[in-house]
Amino acid sequence: MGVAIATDGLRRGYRRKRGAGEVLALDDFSIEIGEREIHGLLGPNGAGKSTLVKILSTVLLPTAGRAAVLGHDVVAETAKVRRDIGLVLGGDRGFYDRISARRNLAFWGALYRMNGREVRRRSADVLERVGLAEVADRNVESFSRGMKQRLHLARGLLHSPAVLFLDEPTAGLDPVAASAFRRLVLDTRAEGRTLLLATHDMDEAAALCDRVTLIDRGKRLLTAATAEVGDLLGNDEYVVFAHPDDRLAAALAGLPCVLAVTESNGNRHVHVGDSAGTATVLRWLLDHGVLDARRSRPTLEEVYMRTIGDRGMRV
Ligand SMILES: Nc1ncnc2c1ncn2[C@@H]1O[C@H](COP(=O)(O)OP(=O)(O)OP(=O)(O)O)[C@@H](O)[C@H]1O
Repeated sequence: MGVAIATDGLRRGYRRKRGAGEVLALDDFSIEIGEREIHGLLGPNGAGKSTLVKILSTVLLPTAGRAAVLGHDVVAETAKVRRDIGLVLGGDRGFYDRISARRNLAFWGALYRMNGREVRRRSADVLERVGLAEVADRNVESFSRGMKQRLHLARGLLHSPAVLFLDEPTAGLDPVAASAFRRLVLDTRAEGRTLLLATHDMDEAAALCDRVTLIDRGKRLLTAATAEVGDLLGNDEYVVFAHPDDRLAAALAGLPCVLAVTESNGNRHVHVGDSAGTATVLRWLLDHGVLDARRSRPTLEEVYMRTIGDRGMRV
């Protein structure tokens, strides 16, 4: 598998107002992302995710270092990079509300220098793919958030780019719309594209990404296969069970082998240091009538919380 995206020592500073120094949004950031990979970029607010996506999509210049997409330098070969990439942003940005979805795409097609016939053919194709064919002639202002997000994806795919950047694509979507959107994202990978997905949503990253990178204060903290990310926490194990009783969780937290008890999505996660601790906790839970407890490796969210810490709570 070839390399689709490569950065080497990438650095980007922003000058603060009134001569108060510089913010380093990216600091010696190096990474390689393979062709056909879905790569997740995770980090708290201000970590540098959007800055990286902007540099890779030729919207912003780096202060130092190099970045290339499909072997083309993002500074020296902007036109070639733009031909190969699509950008999918989240939120309401980026469309003319008072014209139809189809006319919005025609506008973008002209920016990509596609000819009229090609734009009509590709627009019909991508609108169909994202499930908007029947509403293609309605003004975008009448679209729900989920429909607008699918239109963002249609726009990103219009010129059939090999590499797609998605920046918070499901922010603000309800769970059904987000899940429909994720299925579309997986379809685009099945067509052979490479995807870089900046997100705050751990479940989304775990469900979609082959590998993930954690970034904080402009630095790359780790890159790992999503399925193996739990191994980064060494021998740590978790016992997971669903039980509403806070007193039971508090009693459990008092056991010497238990490091912490947290709650997520209605489940209790008991953090233990090793497999002996896991056995003790499973026995204790059985004795207290909890039958659904199971052993688990640290999840992506737990690795994120342990690596980035409390600041990650503010995402
Ligand atoms: N135009 C700008 N001028 C000055 N500082 C900026 C500018 N854009 C970004 N920054 C700063 O650079 C750092 C990285 O910002 P960036 O938007 O890349 O982070 P992010 O990880 O995308 O955050 P979020 O999750 O909130 O979108 C932050 O400290 C931010 O305040």
